[in-house]
Amino acid sequence: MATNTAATTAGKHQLHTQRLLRRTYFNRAFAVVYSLALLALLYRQALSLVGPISLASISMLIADLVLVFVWIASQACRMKLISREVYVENLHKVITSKEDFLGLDIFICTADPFKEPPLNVVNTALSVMAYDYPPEKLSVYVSDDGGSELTLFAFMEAAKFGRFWLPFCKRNNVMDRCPDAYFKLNYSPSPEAQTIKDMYEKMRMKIESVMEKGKVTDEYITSEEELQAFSQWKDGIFTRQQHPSVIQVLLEGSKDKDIEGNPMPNLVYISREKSKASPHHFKAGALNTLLRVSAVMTNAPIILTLDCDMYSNDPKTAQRVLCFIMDPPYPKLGYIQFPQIYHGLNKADTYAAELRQIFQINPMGLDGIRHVNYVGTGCFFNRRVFFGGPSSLIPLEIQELRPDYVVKQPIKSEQVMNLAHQVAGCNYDEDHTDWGSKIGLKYGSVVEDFYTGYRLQCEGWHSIFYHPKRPAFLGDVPISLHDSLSQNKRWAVGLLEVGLSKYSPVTFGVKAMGIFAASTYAHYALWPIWSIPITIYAFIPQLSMLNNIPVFPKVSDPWFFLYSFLFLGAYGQQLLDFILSQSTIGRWWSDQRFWLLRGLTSHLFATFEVLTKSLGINIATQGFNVTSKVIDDEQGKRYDQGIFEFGVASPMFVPMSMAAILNLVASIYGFLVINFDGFFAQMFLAGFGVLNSLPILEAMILRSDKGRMPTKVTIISAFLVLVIYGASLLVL
Ligand SMILES: O=c1ccn([C@@H]2O[C@H](COP(=O)(O)OP(=O)(O)O[C@H]3O[C@H](CO)[C@@H](O)[C@H](O)[C@H]3O)[C@@H](O)[C@H]2O)c(=O)[nH]1
Ligand SMILES: [Mn+2]
Repeated sequence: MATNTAATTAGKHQLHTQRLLRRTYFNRAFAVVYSLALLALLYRQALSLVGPISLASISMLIADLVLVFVWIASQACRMKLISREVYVENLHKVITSKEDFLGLDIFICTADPFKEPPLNVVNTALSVMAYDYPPEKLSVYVSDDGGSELTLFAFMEAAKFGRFWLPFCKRNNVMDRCPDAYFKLNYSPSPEAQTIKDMYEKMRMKIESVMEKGKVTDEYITSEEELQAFSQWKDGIFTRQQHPSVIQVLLEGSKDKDIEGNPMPNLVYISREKSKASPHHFKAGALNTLLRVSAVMTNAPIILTLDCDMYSNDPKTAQRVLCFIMDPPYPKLGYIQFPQIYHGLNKADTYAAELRQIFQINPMGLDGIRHVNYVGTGCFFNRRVFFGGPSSLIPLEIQELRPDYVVKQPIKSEQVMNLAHQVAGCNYDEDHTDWGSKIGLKYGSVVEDFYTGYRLQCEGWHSIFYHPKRPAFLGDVPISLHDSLSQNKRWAVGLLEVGLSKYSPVTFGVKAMGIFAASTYAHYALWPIWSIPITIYAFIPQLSMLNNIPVFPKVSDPWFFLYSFLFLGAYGQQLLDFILSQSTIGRWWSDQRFWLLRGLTSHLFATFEVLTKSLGINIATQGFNVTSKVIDDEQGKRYDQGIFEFGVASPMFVPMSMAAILNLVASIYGFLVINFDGFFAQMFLAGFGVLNSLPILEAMILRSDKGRMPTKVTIISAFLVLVIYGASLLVL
């Protein structure tokens, strides 16, 4: 990725360092002790197979086997945690002139103007257009899968505002270069800042009023070029699912200047061609279109992929990335992943949306083994990775798409524009079948990020994780339970699609990347199978207790100690991870609660959906349903107070509510009737279940606001609890 000379110069000036975290040693020692305990558990379970077998004991055995499997598979993430630092102040010693900066193409995806307000999308774009990076080397490509003139309008306005915003940020060394974040958080009202703010407000009002009208009316169109652009949205012909490709170059670096006369970065709006007859492969398809269009226009060697809801929070990020690229720690460095970090989380992170373990803690361990997974946004790629393994460049029919092709024509030239339209066509992928399989982002899973990263690693590319102190990017999270669970379900379906495909990490992955690295990918791809032990643990011990059947050792039995250790050990290690990564006990508690809730909702439904599909039964699947980023005021208020938002009568709420009711009944029964010695573990489990279910019980019984549990769900759940209790009398 780096030129040879630059790499040698970099040798003299340290650009980055890495350090092994001390907790690695603790993790290793703990893994040894915990494995021994798991062996003991398996031994005890084997012994129990000799005696009489019941449905309860078989279920508990299955639950424990799954838990043992996921525990083993997750260990590779914990064995070598590293953290990295960069010395961006040394970069100028290696890159001495503007020309030496590598080109950077930034891809931003948006898919629906009503779920992803265009004002937010342009904020994201402005935040990266204003990077401290030579604008001549910077291009921003926006993919609009919503095919919306509203989004294009917002970008036209942003291009105009950007001419003021970029020099303002650079001259005043503003840190928050996302205008919305700047004016909300940080803004020191100098007269200059006030003028810029007024301009921003004007732009906001224009964009919002166009949004309200639902179309761009003549009064907003100021030039012939704009008129021509919007004329592409002809009534009736142009729909979201069926339309020709639209490519608008809104800023052309070599011609357009900011108000101080400096060049602007390129800004290109693209809505790829859509047809109901050809699959569009969701975000992976969008990114592949951007890969091709950008190749034709600028073909920068570095690519940053960003979701429209994730803005830049640090103007030096691209330079920090260069520190790695100019002096790569490994020769086959394919990408540099930044963590997904969110703004607007409430204090306890009610829906555990932060996913600290997955986005911040595990990646340090994956970095230790060079196999960080790609999480869809905040990731800088070497363009070359999309065209085959490190030593096998896949031939392309169109020379202009090759990663080493040097663009000679200006962006707006007829030749470039024609080719750009051609490669943004909806049949392009199908006619050139390597796209999505060997070239570009991979098709076949709705978690195109996880799948693509995994396949790149199988091809031999390595990756690193970089978590700077000031977050490089900040994103949005869903703030209602249903949105959060739907998002989780989509991920779970996508992960299982990978886990059960012919490229499964369990089979293909082990061969391609070795068992150690493959186990981490298997652990993620099979993440939803957590629903099996969680569902069993939420129902079977409780139903057994109601039938006076013990399923765990007595308190006086030495095996009891083993169960306590396994439970406390796993929980304790998780808590320690949270504390050591500067989180809070409140967030840890939410995280463990949500872990359980996912098992009873999104993961359970996803497992069911994927399994029935693989058996050939096709129930309606949703594909990639985009998460809504629009916040309803009342909902927002409840979220800030940490109150769960149910509201809609989702089928996913049923198993969760059933577990809440059953655990409550079992706790009361246990408390009143049962002998302590024999049933302590079951009583404890039911009590723990109730503690975790408090927000659900409260929403069913005490609340009257709009976010309460719909009565229908409560009634169905209570009825089903009666049914399974009745069944338990017969089968347990
Ligand atoms: O057909 C589609 C669907 C989605 N998107 C874009 O994909 C991004 C992510 O969508 P979002 O609804 O925000 O999903 P999340 O679940 O928040 O996204 C996470 O999970 C996705 C995989 O499911 C990854 O692609 C994302 O990078 C990752 O942040 C957004 O910018 C969308 O505009 C498209 O461009 N085309
Ligand atoms: Mn998102």
